[in-house]
Amino acid sequence: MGSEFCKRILVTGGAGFIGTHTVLQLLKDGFNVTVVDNLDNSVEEAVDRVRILAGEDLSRNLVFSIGDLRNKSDLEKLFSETRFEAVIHFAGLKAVGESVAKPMRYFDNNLVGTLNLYEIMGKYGCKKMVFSSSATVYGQPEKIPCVEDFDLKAMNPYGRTKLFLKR
Ligand SMILES: O=c1ccn([C@@H]2O[C@H](COP(=O)(O)OP(=O)(O)O[C@H]3O[C@H](CO)[C@H](O)[C@H](O)[C@H]3O)[C@@H](O)[C@H]2O)c(=O)[nH]1
Repeated sequence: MGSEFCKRILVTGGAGFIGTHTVLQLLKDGFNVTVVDNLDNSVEEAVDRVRILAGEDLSRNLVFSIGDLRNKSDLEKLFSETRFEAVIHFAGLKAVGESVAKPMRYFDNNLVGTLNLYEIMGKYGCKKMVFSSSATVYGQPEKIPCVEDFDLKAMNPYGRTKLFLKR
């Protein structure tokens, strides 16, 4: 598929664990992909490895941008320069224990970052988002596996950030 005709997807946190796998699959499926990641929990080499796995042709469709969703200017730059068909949103901190010790860090990264993202998406008319939530929104479920209609009762700051954003 010619890259000029492909839809471009913005993957936040695309240098992370689930993000890199998603980016590789998107490239294989013929999408153009822009990754934005602040490298808080990853390294640029992770994106380089995705390029190697995707191969020379497909990796031309991948753009990597170091950026932080808490800086609206980073988001403005991305959205003013490129039209995104959709956003897949993985950027966020995810350690339950750390979130209990440092709740403000989680509110800042996960909530402020995502609210900025929602605002800029609205401004630029980007209406599709896939949000990466967490099983922590179900607290301690009475049985597993969790299903989506279980009661929502997050029990720690990390889970609460995901629950707030889901709603
Ligand atoms: O403010 C931030 C915080 C983190 N990151 C980046 O986001 C990525 C997150 O990837 P991780 O490998 O840390 O996390 P996972 O892919 O394993 O986790 C994914 O699945 C989790 C399920 O609990 C959460 O939904 C989480 O947000 C989502 O990224 C990292 O590259 C990190 O550098 C940012 O860009 N901005």
